[in-house]
Order: sequence, then structure tokens, then C-alpha cells
Amino acid sequence: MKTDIKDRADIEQLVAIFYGKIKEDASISYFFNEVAKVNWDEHLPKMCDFFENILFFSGNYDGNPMVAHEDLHKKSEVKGEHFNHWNALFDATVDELFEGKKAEEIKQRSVNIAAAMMQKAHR
Ligand code: HEM
Repeated sequence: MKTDIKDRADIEQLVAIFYGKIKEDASISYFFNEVAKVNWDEHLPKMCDFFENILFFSGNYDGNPMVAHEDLHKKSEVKGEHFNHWNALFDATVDELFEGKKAEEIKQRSVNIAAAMMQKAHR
């Protein structure tokens, strides 16, 4: 039976599996591998900090995702369809692994953040 997201270890599992898919994804891996040339060993722990802060108020994330994505968008246009695909992959991964209030919350918050990023990039 699936359980809810309960701690950092669960977030690490979610992030590892989700970005495993992103790395291989035909439509959005390009932004990470070619445009930003992301260092995955740094990016994944940062994403865990980000999600842990959202779900459990851990206070360990102090970056600015809006600015990071505006910069990315200036280098290569991130379209609505890319964000929709990111969210679809994210939701599918959460649903594969977890079930419960925190699982619903992380999906909803991510859709809202994606919408805000999208609006900022295309205003
Ligand atoms: C098509 C959609 C997206 C693409 C292509 C994308 C791509 C990227 C890339 C390439 C970076 C690394 C930037 C760098 O280090 O130079 C990044 C950072 C990040 N992304 Fe996204 N992203 C997407 C959607 C999202 C969404 C929806 C969220 C939040 C729910 C998110 C959260 C973050 C965070 C927290 C960082 C780290 C920012 C920092 O503190 O440096 N991303 N993203």
C-alpha cells in the first residue's frame, strides 16, 4: 500500500525518480543538459531542499526559482507545453510512489509555481 510523503528520505526518492525521467525526456532534458548544463550532483539536493521547505517548512532552501527560470527562459524559450509536460511527469511520479495529503499538496503547489513561472516569462 502507498503511504504519504513523510520525510526528507521520501522527498529524495521522489526527486531521484522524477529527475531520472527528466534527464531522459525528449522535450525537456535539453534545458537541463544543453542550455543550463546543470550539475546534477548539486541540482538534486537543491531540489530536495526546495520541496522539503514547501512540505515541512524546513527553512533550508534560500534560492530564487523565479529568477533562475527567467534566466533560463532568456537563453531558450520555455513554453507552456514544456511546463505542462513537467507537471504531468511530476504528478505521475508522485502518484506512482505516494498517496495522501502531502502528495496532493506537492502536486498542487508545483502546478501553481509553474503557472507563476510561466506568467512571469511570458508577460
Ligand atoms: C519546463 C519546466 C521546467 C524547466 C525546463 C526547468 C529547468 C530548470 C533548470 C535548467 C534549472 C537549473 C538552473 C541553473 O542552475 O542554472 C532549474 C532550477 C530549479 N527549478 Fe526548474 N524547471 C522547470 C520547472 C520547474 C518547476 C515547475 C519548479 C517548481 C515546482 C521548478 C523548481 C526549480 C528550482 C527550485 C530550481 C533551483 C533554483 C535555484 O535555487 O537555483 N522548476 N530548473
